[in-house]
Amino acid sequence: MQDMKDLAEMHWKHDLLGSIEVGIVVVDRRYQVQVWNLFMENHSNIAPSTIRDKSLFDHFPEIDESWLRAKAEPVFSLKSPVFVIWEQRPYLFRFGANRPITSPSQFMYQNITIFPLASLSGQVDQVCIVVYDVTDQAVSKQAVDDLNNELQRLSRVDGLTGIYNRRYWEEQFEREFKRNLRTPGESSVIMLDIDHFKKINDTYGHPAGDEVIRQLAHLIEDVSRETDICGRYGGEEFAILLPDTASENVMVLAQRIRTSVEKLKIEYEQHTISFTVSLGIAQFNTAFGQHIQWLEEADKALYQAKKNGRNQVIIAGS
Ligand SMILES: Nc1nc2c(ncn2[C@@H]2O[C@H](COP(=O)(O)OP(=O)(O)OP(=O)(O)O)[C@@H](O)[C@H]2O)c(=O)[nH]1
Repeated sequence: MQDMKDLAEMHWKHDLLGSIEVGIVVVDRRYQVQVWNLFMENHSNIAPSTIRDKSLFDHFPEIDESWLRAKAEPVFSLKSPVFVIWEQRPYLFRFGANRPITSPSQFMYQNITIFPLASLSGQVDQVCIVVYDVTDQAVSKQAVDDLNNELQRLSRVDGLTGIYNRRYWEEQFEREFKRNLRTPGESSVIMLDIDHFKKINDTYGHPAGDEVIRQLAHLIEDVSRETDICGRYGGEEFAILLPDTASENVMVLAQRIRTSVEKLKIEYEQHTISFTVSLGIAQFNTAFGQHIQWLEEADKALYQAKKNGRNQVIIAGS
C-alpha cells in the first residue's frame, strides 16, 4: 500500500518537474547532475538519461567553473540559498532565446537561484539550481535604458551640428572651472566666431549658412583632441574648453583651426563658399570669481580679434 503511494507521489513529482516553466537542476558535491527537468532538456537538447551522473562542466564548457563553485560552495557549507540576477551575469546556461525571430536577444537571459537540499540528517550533499527565463524582462529593461541614454545624449547635443549644445557645454565648463579652483591648472578656453557670417546667409541663403556651421563644427572636432570639449555656444559662435593646456599650446590649436578654415571650401548647390573665423583665448586664472568671468575674458579677446581685422587669434591679456 505504502509502495503504491510512493509510486503515485513520484509520478506527480515527475509531472510537476516537467510542467513548470523554470529549469530545475540538482547537482551533488562533484557537480554531477542528479535531476534535469523537461525545461532543461528542451532548451539544451540533452536528455536526463544522457546527463545524469555526469559533470555539469563537461556538458557545458561555457560555464565559468570557478565562478559557479564560488557561488555554490557556500550553499553547501552555510546551507543558505544564493541568487544571481541577469544584470550580474546574463546567463548560466547559454540557451537560445525562446522567440529568436521576435526577440532582439540571441540568448536567454537567466536569473539563477541555488538552494541547499538537506538530507534527513541535515547534511547538504546536493544543491538545486533553479533557472528562470527573464529574457523579456531583460530586453525591455535594456530598451528603456537605451532610450534613456539616447534621450540624455539628445539633451546634450545641438541639433544642427551634433556637438555639445550651450547648456551642456557650460555645465562642463563650470565643472572645469571649479576643478581648477581646487587644483589650479593651466586650462584654457577658446571662443570662436565666423567672420561676416550674415553676408554668407544673405548671399547664399540660410540653408547654405547652416551647412557652413555644420562643416565648421566637424572641422573643430576633427582638429581638437579627444579631451577637449567643443560646443556650439550660439548661432555662429563656438566654444572649446581645453583642460590642462596652457594658452601658448592653445595658440597652436587655434591657429590650426584658423588656417584649416581658411583653406576649407564648402560646395553648396552650385556655389563654393569660403570663409574665415576669429578666435579669442583665455587661460584660467585664480582671480576669476566665477566661471563666466573666464569666458568673458575669452570673449573680449575674440572682440579684439574682430576689431583688429578678423581671421586672427588673440590671447586675452597679451
Ligand atoms: N544659417 C544660420 N544662420 C544663423 C544661425 N544662427 C545665427 N545665424 C545668423 O548669424 C548671423 C550673425 O551675424 P552677426 O552677429 O552680425 O555677425 P557676423 O555677420 O558674423 O559679423 P562678425 O561676427 O562681426 O564678423 C545673423 O545673420 C544670424 O541670423 C543658424 O543657426 N543658421
